[in-house]
Amino acid sequence: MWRRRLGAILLRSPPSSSSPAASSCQRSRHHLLPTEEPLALNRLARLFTSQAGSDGDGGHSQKPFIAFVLGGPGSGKGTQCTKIASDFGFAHLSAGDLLRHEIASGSEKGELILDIIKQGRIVPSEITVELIRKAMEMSNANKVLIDGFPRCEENRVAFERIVGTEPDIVIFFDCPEDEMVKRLLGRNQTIKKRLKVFESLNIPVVDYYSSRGKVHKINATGTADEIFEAVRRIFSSLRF
Ligand SMILES: Nc1ncnc2c1ncn2[C@@H]1O[C@H](COP(=O)(O)OP(=O)(O)O)[C@@H](O)[C@H]1O
Ligand SMILES: O=c1ccn([C@@H]2O[C@H](COP(=O)(O)OP(=O)(O)O)[C@@H](O)[C@H]2O)c(=O)[nH]1
Ligand SMILES: [Mg+2]
Repeated sequence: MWRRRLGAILLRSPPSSSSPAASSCQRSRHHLLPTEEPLALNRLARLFTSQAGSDGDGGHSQKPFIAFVLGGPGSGKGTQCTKIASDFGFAHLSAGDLLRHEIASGSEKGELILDIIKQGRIVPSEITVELIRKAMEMSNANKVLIDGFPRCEENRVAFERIVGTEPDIVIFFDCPEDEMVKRLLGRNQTIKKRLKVFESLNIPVVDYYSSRGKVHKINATGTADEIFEAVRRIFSSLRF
């Protein structure tokens, strides 16, 4: 099913530069060359072709169970994902960590990412989706938490188009702004800008998945252990 669905997507003609995912969330002028997109699709095709024969040798030819974990900066996504990963056996892929890893690699792409993160803005989808896709490939996990992504509607559309699937569930940590500010105070100079970006660009993603019945909204105030009790109830009721 996973492979068949992906095959259908790969057979589609390459997207034109006017497709929604080719424009950035904030209409940034930073883009990859249009040729990067078909290259990414080719790599994806190779990944799933190579997995086609892996049913008997430990690889996952099945679509993994995917949980997007959303919430504002400081809402506790990373803290709760660590607990979910350890208690429920999920691979934890943090979009922010993947981007910081790319910065640390010293690549040219890393310089662009650093510049955008310093401004509290959103990195172009082509970059982030490719990092997530590669990390999913490398983890070969059948249950994946994607922490802090998608940040905007354009991220969401790019993921669904390039990876070829929707998340199974979306966890949304609902945290009052003053609590998020308190948690991040002194640590993050871009907090105000990041909160604005969250409200204007990330909340529409939560609304979209709410309309599809996929969102589990969790009150993200209280201690990390109290919040995890609510998280645990959700994950315990899931059939992976
Ligand atoms: N329930 C909580 N109460 C108080 N502080 C918290 C709570 N959860 C996380 N924190 C702290 O808040 C900061 C941000 O948490 P983090 O998990 O990194 O959030 P996010 O990934 O959403 O930005 C960290 O310093 C973390 O230790
Ligand atoms: O999919 C993503 C995830 C993160 N970021 C950038 O990376 C920063 C830090 O993200 P992270 O998820 O680490 O922050 P958190 O929300 O956990 O505080 C964000 O402000 C964005 O600038 C991004 O552009 N796209
Ligand atoms: Mg985080």
